[in-house]
Amino acid sequence: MFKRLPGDEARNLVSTTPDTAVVFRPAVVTTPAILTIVILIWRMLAGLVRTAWRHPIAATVPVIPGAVWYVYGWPASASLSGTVVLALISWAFIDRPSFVRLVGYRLLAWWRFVWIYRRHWQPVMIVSGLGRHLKGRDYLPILGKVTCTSWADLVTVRMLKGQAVKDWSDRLDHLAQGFGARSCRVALASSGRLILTFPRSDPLASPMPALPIPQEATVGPVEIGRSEDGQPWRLKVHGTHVLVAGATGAGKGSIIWSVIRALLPAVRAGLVELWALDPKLMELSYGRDLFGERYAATPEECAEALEEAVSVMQKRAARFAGLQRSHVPTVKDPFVLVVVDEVAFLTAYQSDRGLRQRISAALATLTTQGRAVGVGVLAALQDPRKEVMNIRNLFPDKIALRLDESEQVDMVLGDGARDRGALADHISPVPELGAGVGYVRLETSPDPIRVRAAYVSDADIRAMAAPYGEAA
Ligand SMILES: Nc1ncnc2c1ncn2[C@@H]1O[C@H](COP(=O)(O)OP(=O)(O)OP(=O)(O)O)[C@@H](O)[C@H]1O
Repeated sequence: MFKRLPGDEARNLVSTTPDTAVVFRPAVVTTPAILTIVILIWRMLAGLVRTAWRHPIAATVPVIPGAVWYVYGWPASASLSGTVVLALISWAFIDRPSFVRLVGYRLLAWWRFVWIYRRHWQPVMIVSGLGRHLKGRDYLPILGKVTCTSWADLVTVRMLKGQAVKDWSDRLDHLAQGFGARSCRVALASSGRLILTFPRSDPLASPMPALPIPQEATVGPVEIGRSEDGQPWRLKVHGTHVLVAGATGAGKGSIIWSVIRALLPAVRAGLVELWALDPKLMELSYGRDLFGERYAATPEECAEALEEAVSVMQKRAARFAGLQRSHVPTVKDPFVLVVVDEVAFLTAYQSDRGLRQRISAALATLTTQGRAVGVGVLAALQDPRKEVMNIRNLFPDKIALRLDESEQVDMVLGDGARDRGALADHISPVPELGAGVGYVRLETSPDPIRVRAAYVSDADIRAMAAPYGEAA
């Protein structure tokens, strides 16, 4: 590889290209030791200042006892440290939530910043391809603040110039594995800045029993389960349309029944009318008494019910024209929620072409014009392909429960949802672990939220419907 020159040692020569005639002798400049020491001291000082700036509280913790020791001696320093530790322990016992919020999560965030993220940052970035090692230098995205919440670490990152969010969303698995998390999600915080979410625990791991029926008559947003951050999951049903997609056994029924349960007081008060379309004759037939006359099962009945809903909608629109632009539920003009279980039975698997067209036209009319006049659609389906449900984009809010294929996630939640962490195809098919778990993408936010619906059992449904059966 090296050209041997007369009188020269080949090991001292460097050739840039094998077999080239161009060779050169590397110039070796010896750095004076003092310069190396000055650079090292400078880097250490800069590191200390940076740490003190980023973590002022953590930096004062060793400084204050050290200063007291220096001025008053070690007994004073030890008793000060002991008093502080005792005070913190008492605080943790007396008011745990405030201690955890103000001290616990901050300490945890600092620890995880140092031990997990900073320690592994360079190798994970280089191996995953998000950082570059060029000409002996590392070009790495900058690790920013780490914040701990009850269930996850939120890591702020400044991307390298020229990187895109897609570069990160393509490497979610690398990031999760690299930092020892179960999964990772990415969201754009501001230009060039990302927030990576690494869950530490899963508040949705165990099923939730049906929520208590609310005291107040309300049309929503109705509480139907829990979100990943442990907060109640409230779903807007009035003023929108909701599409729920999930494979068989994914728990679509738990969303439908949780919504109905939360609306019951408003139904009793006459502010909400529930219209049920149950072409599978399974899910909604359980609580049939709740719907009274507004229950349809055969395709003909379903087509008629939908056309009637369209007519209610059009009459209202004619009355409201020029007077009001949004609907306020009243006994005269209640919110009409058309609940359709397995909508594909009506739109795709229906052999009668005429009926299919009538149903599709009515559904499209309701979903395009209904929400302003208080007519909403809550539809569930198993197969989200366009051939099966060509009006899925007319539903502003969508929920993806467990799906069979990864491509189906974007079909339901819209482009890029899976890249942003909506791994609906990874939800467990074991009912205890995965039924009712899903991702929601609301009209107002591109970031999917992981949620779990409460499970409304058959006994709960019977108890909900019983008073209506007796009254009939
Ligand atoms: N939210 C939930 N939490 C825990 N388990 C649930 C939940 N929802 C449903 N399950 C369990 O999963 C099973 C299947 O649920 P469900 O019938 O609602 O699914 P589905 O999506 O409606 O299925 P299909 O499309 O076949 O009707 C239920 O029998 C129940 O045991």
